[in-house]
Amino acid sequence: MEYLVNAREMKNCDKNTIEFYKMSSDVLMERAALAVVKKIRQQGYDTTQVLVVCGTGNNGGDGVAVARILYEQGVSTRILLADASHAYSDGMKNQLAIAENYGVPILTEWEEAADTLIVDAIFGIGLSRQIEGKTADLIRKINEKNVPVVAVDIASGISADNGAVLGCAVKADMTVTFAFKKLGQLLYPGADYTGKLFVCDIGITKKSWLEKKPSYFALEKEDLKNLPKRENRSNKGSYGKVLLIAGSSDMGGAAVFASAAAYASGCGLVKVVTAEENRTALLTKVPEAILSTYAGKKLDRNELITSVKWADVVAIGPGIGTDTVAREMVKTVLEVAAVPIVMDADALNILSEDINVLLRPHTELIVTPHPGEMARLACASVSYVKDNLIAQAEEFARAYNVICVLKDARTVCAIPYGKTYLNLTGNHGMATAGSGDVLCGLIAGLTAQGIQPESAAPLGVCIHGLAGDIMAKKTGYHGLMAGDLPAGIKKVMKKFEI
Ligand SMILES: NC(=O)C1=CN([C@@H]2O[C@H](COP(=O)(O)OP(=O)(O)OC[C@H]3O[C@@H](n4cnc5c(N)ncnc54)[C@H](O)[C@@H]3O)[C@@H](O)[C@H]2O)[C@H](O)CC1
Ligand SMILES: [K+]
Repeated sequence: MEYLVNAREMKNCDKNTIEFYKMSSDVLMERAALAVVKKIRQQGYDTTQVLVVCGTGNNGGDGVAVARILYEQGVSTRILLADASHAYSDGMKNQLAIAENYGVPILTEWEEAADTLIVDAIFGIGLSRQIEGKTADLIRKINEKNVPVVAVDIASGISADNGAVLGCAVKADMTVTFAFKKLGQLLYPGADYTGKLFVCDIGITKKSWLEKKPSYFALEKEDLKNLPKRENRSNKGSYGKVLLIAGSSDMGGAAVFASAAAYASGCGLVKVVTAEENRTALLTKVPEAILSTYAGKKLDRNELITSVKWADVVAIGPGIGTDTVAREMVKTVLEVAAVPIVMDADALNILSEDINVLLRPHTELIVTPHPGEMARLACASVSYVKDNLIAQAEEFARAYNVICVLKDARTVCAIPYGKTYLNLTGNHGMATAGSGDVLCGLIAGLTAQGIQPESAAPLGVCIHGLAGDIMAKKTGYHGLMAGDLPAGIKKVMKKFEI
């Protein structure tokens, strides 16, 4: 698993590396600068004439070192001091003295010139407030020049914690960050200012955490090797039983997408409770689905309870609507289920009308809201939720002891008082009707096969995104539809199964 950090955690790792391991800050700075220069060369940027714009702190110090290294390699390089009035950090002072000794040209005012590359070393993880005045003007000038920009550590103006733009921000073509990806480079809008993101080892390693533990993670390819194992001597019952309550008279596709996804994940049996009209659609598209008594106008409560007790996991919500039958089903499942529940879509809208039901003891629950559903569940505004995905997911997870999968361009998966995952797979082509139904069925299918809910949720989100990435290569982003995703899931499972 890849560690992701906020500014405070990164500063702590910096500090431990310097104070505990006695690695000098100047060495780290030199290695950071060498890493930036190496990546500039590797990526083939035109270094005919380079302008390095430096702030007053150690990010600026990195930049001055980059300029001096390029200058000594024979590159026409100039340093522009973004704000010559402030006191410089020690690292910046040391690098400036070295650069002056080598004769690197240093400017204090912007000048129009035929630069072919700009290096942004104005602010790093030390950015702490809105950018205003001269520095804001300078950032606007950088963005207005039609010249590639390489950001040192993080695009200046982006909050490392949540990707917010603090007044204004440099639009980077590439970011060379050190040690660990910053949350703000992955969340939006920060991700839009980051460009191609490369993580470079400059000597700040996982050991720099000392006794502290990371809070934020992204799954990597080796984490996908933890797929459910399959034995020769097995039968369909060995791979889990999903009870899927989905689909109503006017939302038929949900049951098809969710059950197809559950089967594609490798689970053994999917019993579907759905509205009468969907039977034909479902049986043609997913003939393997077992159709239980449909929850039409009359709810056969005993039949539903029997099915809940049959299941290894219950998935409820996609397309069930919010009529009295749907409410009855949500209430019954929450009362009766002793197995994990995956709750999505309309089930969440029903839940939001009496959220306190989750304050009573309940079985393991994975909720998979999009920002609108999260806003209703948390009585917050959608814009607040979208701007605070991590905080909101963690807060809800802890308040109600649920695993919260908050779906957005960057899906966050918060385990109550445990890890928080940011998903780095998927694409905007997946922003299409039914994509959430597929995720619900996929997570249920993985859980039914014995993967613990707190692992099945982030794993399902990761596989869902990979499936979308694989299928978008065939269909294009515009053409990608939810119905394409189960085939993508099969390809992902095939690729990583042992
Ligand atoms: N610590 C190390 O050994 C290493 C650090 N690396 C690089 O250092 C930066 C972090 O440097 P820091 O000095 O903490 O802060 P910044 O350079 O990011 O910020 C400069 C300075 O700016 C002031 N400031 C904050 N917000 C504003 C604002 N809106 N307007 C004006 N001024 C502002 C604040 O006082 C800051 O101190 C890190 O990103 C790395 O690039 C090395 O790479 C590794 C070793
Ligand atoms: K920067």
